[in-house]
Amino acid sequence: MAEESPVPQAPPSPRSEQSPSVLRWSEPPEGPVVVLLDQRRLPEEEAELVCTDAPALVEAIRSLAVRGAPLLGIAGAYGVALAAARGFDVDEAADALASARPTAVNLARGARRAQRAFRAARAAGADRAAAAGATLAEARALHAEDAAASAAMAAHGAKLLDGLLPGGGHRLLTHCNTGALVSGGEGTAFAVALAAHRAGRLRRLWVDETRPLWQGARLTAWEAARRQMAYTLLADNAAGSLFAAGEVDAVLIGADRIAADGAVANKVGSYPLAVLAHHHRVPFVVVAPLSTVDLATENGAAIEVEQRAGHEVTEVRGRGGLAVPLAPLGTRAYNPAFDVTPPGLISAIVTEAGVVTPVTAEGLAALCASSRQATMS
Ligand SMILES: CSC[C@H]1O[C@H](OP(=O)(O)O)[C@H](O)[C@@H]1O
Repeated sequence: MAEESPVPQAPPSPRSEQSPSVLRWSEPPEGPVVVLLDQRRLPEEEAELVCTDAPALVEAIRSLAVRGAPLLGIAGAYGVALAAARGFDVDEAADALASARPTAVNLARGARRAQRAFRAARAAGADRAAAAGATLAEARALHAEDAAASAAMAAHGAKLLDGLLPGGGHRLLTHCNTGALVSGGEGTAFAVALAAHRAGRLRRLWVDETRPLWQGARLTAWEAARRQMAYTLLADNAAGSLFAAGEVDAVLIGADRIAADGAVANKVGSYPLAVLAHHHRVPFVVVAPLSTVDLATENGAAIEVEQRAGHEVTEVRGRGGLAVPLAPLGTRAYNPAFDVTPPGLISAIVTEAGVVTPVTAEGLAALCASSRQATMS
């Protein structure tokens, strides 16, 4: 393949580079709400989804109107704050939000953190309104922490790539969507590619379409176009030929849960990319905040992988959400939302606290410990 083959490049998005708000708290006269950018409607529509209670937010999480590990943690926390502010049962809301999707550890962490804030305030004698205020403050703190983590990961990741790939521009392949749509900031893996772009070091961003829900084709392409990045979309099963043609300098992916041994659960299709990268001696880099590291889960086998409905594979949802059958009626489908990549296939894990490479249980534990010390000092 010619190095600069005339791959079709979408015209820069006419919209400003600034992404619309992905998730925000609002207090209209009729009462507090959580307002989401409905990711099911992108890229054709930037539609908002207004959630007035935790069950509405649970449904938004389950249907991927809001998605992506770090943002799920933020949504979980605001969902508990919403229950507290509207006088609903906070424990019930926290339980429902924490279990809305099983794999991304951030979701339960965010919901429980807000629940603890509410309980602590009440235990300290705060009335319901004050406790609700403390819960909202905790959700906002988590939101801000994730934005800061995103910026730090972008810096650490860009520096790592410059060290791994001296000279010339980077040709980076990414899977699923890991930009501002999954984050309080500019994302995880995508934020590293964006940093390379801003530094004039991004030659090509190869974007896996990411079947069956097309997070790459619908969301990463939308984000890359807004940022006027040099990106090219590909079918998931075309990635192998890119590696074979020597067109990939590094793979960048996010994570939904990182086990204590460094195994990474991420969007299904990540593991085959790791095997391809290993075979072709291409760096395979995971970018995730420490809020995604779960030292209580020993290894990849212990991570619960969400199994989603078969219709997501057997049909395609067109514009307006119309379902168009692909497979014969009654076809059964295997639809794991994630897969697990063992640490031996991962070149580095980039977090806001620094980079773990090689990926070992000891290295991961040491980084988490040093980060805890830093935050306590
Ligand atoms: C860095 S979080 C983004 C992460 O979340 C995606 O899963 P989903 O779209 O099902 O929420 C995917 O695993 C991404 O890597």
